[in-house]
Amino acid sequence: MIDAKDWDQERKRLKRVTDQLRSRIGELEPEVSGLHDQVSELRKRFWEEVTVNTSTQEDFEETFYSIKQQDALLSERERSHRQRKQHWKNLNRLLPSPYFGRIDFQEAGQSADEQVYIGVSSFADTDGLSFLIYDWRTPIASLYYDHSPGAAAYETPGGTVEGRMKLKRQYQIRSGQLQHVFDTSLTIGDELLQQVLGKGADAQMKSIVATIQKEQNAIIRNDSSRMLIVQGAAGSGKTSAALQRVAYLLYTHRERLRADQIVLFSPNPMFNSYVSTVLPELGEENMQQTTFQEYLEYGLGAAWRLEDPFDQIEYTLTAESEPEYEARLSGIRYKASEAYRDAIQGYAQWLGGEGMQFSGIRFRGRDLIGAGEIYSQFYSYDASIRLPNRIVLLQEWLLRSLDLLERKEQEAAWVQDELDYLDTDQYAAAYSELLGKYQREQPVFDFTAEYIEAYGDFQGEERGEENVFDYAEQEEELLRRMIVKKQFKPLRRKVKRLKFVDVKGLYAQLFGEEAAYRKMTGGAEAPEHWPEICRQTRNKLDGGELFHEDATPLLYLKELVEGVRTNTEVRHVFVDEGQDYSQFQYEFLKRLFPRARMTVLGDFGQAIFAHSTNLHAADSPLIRLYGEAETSLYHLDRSYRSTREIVEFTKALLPGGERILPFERSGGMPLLTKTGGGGQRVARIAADLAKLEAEGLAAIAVITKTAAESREAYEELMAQGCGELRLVTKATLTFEKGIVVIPAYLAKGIEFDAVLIYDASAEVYGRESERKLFYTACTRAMHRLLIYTTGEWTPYIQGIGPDK
Ligand SMILES: Nc1ncnc2c1ncn2[C@@H]1O[C@H](COP(=O)(O)OP(=O)(O)OP(=O)(O)O)[C@@H](O)[C@H]1O
Repeated sequence: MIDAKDWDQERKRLKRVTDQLRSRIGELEPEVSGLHDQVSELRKRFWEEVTVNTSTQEDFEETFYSIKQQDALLSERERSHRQRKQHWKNLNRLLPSPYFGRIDFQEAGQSADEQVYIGVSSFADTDGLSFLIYDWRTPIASLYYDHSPGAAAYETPGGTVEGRMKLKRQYQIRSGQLQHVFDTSLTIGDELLQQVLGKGADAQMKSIVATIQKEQNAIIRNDSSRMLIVQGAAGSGKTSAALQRVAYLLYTHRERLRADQIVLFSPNPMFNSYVSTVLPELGEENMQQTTFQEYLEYGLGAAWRLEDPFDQIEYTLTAESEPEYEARLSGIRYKASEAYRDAIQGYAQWLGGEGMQFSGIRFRGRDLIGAGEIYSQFYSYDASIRLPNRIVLLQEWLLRSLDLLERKEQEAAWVQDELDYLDTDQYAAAYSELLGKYQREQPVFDFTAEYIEAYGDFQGEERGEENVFDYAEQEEELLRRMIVKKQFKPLRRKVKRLKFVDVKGLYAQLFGEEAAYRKMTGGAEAPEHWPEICRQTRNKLDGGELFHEDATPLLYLKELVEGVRTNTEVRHVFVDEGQDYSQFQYEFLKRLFPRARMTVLGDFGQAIFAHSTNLHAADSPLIRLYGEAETSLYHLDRSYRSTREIVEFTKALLPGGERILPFERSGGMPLLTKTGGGGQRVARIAADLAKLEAEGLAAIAVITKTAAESREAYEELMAQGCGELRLVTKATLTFEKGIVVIPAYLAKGIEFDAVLIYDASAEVYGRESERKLFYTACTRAMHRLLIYTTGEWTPYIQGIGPDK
């Protein structure tokens, strides 16, 4: 704490700043609302102000420019309105707690110190020259995060600024009142951090700008790497760093970067809602959020039923006793591997010479253009032309062939039949449709002049009069064309959408004899259980379904053949829980967003999928993605989420002695409870839930291994009289406080005041492969961790905790 004189000065300064903020808000208020009225008024009068006259070329031009002028005026007013409104909002956001930090910095060569107060947004004095508050993202504010008092330096676009930091101070200000002031000589005040971390969980993540740690700041402000990888322990602030990084980027590149040019890939849809308030809290718009599954669904289209990653993990966790289990697991691992990626690339090369699969163009139950004919045409093109380019040539050829066939088809008997069945109304409708078409697309008909004349005669006359039927022949031809054209339209659409490429057949072809596989892929070795893998994969494909592990490789193959889709708008891609993505998926993201930088955050200790990627090992495929020179790798070892006791306990769950440091915050020891059978465990859990709630803990999770176990836990706890439970499933979209029952894999990335592990018996968590899932579950706890069993404890905790 500081002395009374300093306190008084700080209090007075706070009052001065708050008064200025208030008065600026007051000044802006009428302007902000006035501007809004002006803009809406202008919008309303938009067409009144422009004279629309298109009779002559001159009039037309005048109208055009008058519209343009009005439009520019409106845009300018709107832009200015947006900016002022944003400024006004920022000031309002500052008002309850204008700043959280201060540094006094004396730049080398200068005699005076500068007092730099830091808050969530900048605020300048009325003269506009001196800053009363600096935005936390300004270059000078990085001093606050990176240095203790003493020699210090910060980077600016113009170079490094060196000097001495004389003072570093932290504030807690609530509702405009100074509550605490701490001077600190260490990294950012443990006191403040202690207070922040000691609080209960929220239904939504909070911003951490007041207490960003030095190593987090480095991640947030890294502006040079193409690929930034963060391997961080559970609770070390990876997601937090990612979100503040988005805010930093949006601020630093505000002239060029929009929020919708940043995409965050999240582990599940509920996570989206969990993190959605951080950026608005910082005065920024949210970036785009999606899941990889959404991308796959978009890329593969509605033709497939895709298994999602959660069903896949449920299978790996529950189907151990099924006979095909080992083969499926081997398939999951193989299909996510670089070896398989290479095999698919080899396969695409082989397809350059033979083996393409096409679907014939079928019409009224017959092959209009057979698959064989398409195949021959495809391989008639020069073999040096890339596959996607040959597909384009083929597409053009097919469209031309359809033109010819369409003309021929007009003479077919079925067309005559359709004509005979057209009744009077249909004739009339067809007529006006034809006319409408003519007016829209002049080149469609080649004898339109006569047709228009015919139509002119037709108007006002009764059908059947002589002059109309002078054109009967032409009319019939037009109608024939129209009938056939209508029927050919879907064929054309299919060709345009490359539906003649039999992607399913192409993928299925891989899953046959081992020798054939080797030949087609240029020598790839088939994995263990290959025949069974083939059987399973083909079975699924036959039913129009795809295993989750097949979706990415299939899309990869499809794009090798048909050409790659890219999004050149996006500048930054963030991948949270990055260990859960396979090499394939990273390849995709790289190709899909060729102009984007990538930030991948993850924890190999929480790698719960069979296809997980190690983010940081020397041979990590992720480092190879853009190459070492363009990649920065960061480690976050300190865990902020959980108490020291919980961190010590969970750390011991991981083999290999990971380096995980607890933040010094104490709480109770994890509580391990062994009960007798016959419902005693559930009764005990119900009683503990009631106690925890009575203690005031607001976010509590009963974490299970699988969805089935969650349902069981939910029902049993309800039967015990726990009224306010919420069962979370993969379909749950929002995260809410209260007591939830949730499978471990859906609790990823989220935290709770208290976590109760529903069943930690050796029976449930017996396999080595599930150790990380158990670790993930336990590390969701901030303040309390309670673990239950009726039988023998899971081997992961034997020897760690007391057996109660
Ligand atoms: N510098 C910080 N100041 C205050 N709180 C922090 C800081 N860093 C992290 N935290 C808090 O620690 C908790 C964990 O952070 P976060 O969820 O970002 O970690 P994570 O590494 O993504 O965790 P996990 O991998 O387990 O999902 C959050 O409550 C976050 O607010």
